[in-house]
Amino acid sequence: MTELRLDGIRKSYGDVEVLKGISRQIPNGAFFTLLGPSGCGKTTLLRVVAGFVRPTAGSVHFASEDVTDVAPHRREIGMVFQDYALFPDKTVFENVAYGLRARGRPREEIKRKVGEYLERVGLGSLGDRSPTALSGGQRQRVALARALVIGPRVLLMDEPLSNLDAALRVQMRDVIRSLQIETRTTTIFVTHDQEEALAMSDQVAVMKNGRIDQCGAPDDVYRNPQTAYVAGFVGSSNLLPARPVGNGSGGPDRFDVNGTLVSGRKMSDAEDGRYLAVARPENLGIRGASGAPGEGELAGRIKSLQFQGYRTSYAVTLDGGGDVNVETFGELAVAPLARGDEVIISFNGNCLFVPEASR
Ligand SMILES: Nc1ncnc2c1ncn2[C@@H]1O[C@H](COP(=O)(O)OP(=O)(O)OP(=O)(O)O)[C@@H](O)[C@H]1O
Repeated sequence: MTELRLDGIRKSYGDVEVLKGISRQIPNGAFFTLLGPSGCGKTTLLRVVAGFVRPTAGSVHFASEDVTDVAPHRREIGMVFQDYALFPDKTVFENVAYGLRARGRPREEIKRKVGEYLERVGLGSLGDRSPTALSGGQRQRVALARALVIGPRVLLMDEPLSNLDAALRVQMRDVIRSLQIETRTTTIFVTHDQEEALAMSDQVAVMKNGRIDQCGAPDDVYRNPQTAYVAGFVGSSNLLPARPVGNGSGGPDRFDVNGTLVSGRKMSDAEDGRYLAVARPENLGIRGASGAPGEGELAGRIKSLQFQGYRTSYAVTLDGGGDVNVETFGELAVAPLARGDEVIISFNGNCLFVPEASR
């Protein structure tokens, strides 16, 4: 359990700067996720924390210790990789025992701890197996036990679920998170999967081109995206051009969206006056068209729909141009709407407005 501090981390390869000044404090025991598309610098930042990459500038602290110049094997970290990185010629038991043996721990302690951690990851009876005789999910459990058994100061995980099939990925989220909470290990988790990030983390840092664009608790990042980039990357969003029309007398911010007046919250000021309205599919209303659309409403036609029991997803082409996605749930999901129907979309007053340039 260690607080982790990154101060002004920069990394360049030749004249390409891939980390552009990252500062962040990660509290003791937190599950901190680096989320972003391929190439934004997540793995590089993780490798800086591990000590495999030396930053061009900045420092890394584990608690009060500056570890920037400390070799990886002296940082007391546990690592889990996408490809498991197990020793194929050692048994499951010996894989997990590796770090304890390297530290010269007594035989009895090794036996007890390895047994305990194999139980914790649900592999109590498989100690004698070869990792080559395990499924992907089981291998990743071994890797997790191996990383945690040494009681690392920090656990670093680089896309650990990417090689698993969809159902197993969801199941392994729980295995990892439960164990992380039990052991209260400060963790940095790298993923490009926003669902995974939202489901597992205490804090999510959304990265863009070597910078953290926004960082916060999952529900905060989801509900209050500060930029169009975050709104588009975390969850799905409809992004529509919006023109500010003032906020009356201190009421909600109001914007013109496709010719209708939509109220909501402006997240930050656009220097060039250009904005995008951000509307989550579940925040839009949809009903069969009867009469002209009123304030905060737009007319359109259902281009396609997918009924999924508890939820129905609609793609609607707006009369004024552009498509929006709308989702309805529960009883509403069974609304009698069909492909080709004319509909009215309503913004329900909970739109966000972000600068267009923050895409
Ligand atoms: N050793 C290296 N030499 C030169 N460029 C590198 C090196 N390592 C990484 N890069 C570059 O740095 C950028 C960030 O890479 P990084 O692997 O950190 O991204 P990422 O967000 O983890 O992406 P992915 O999800 O694809 O792994 C990329 O443009 C990559 O090509």
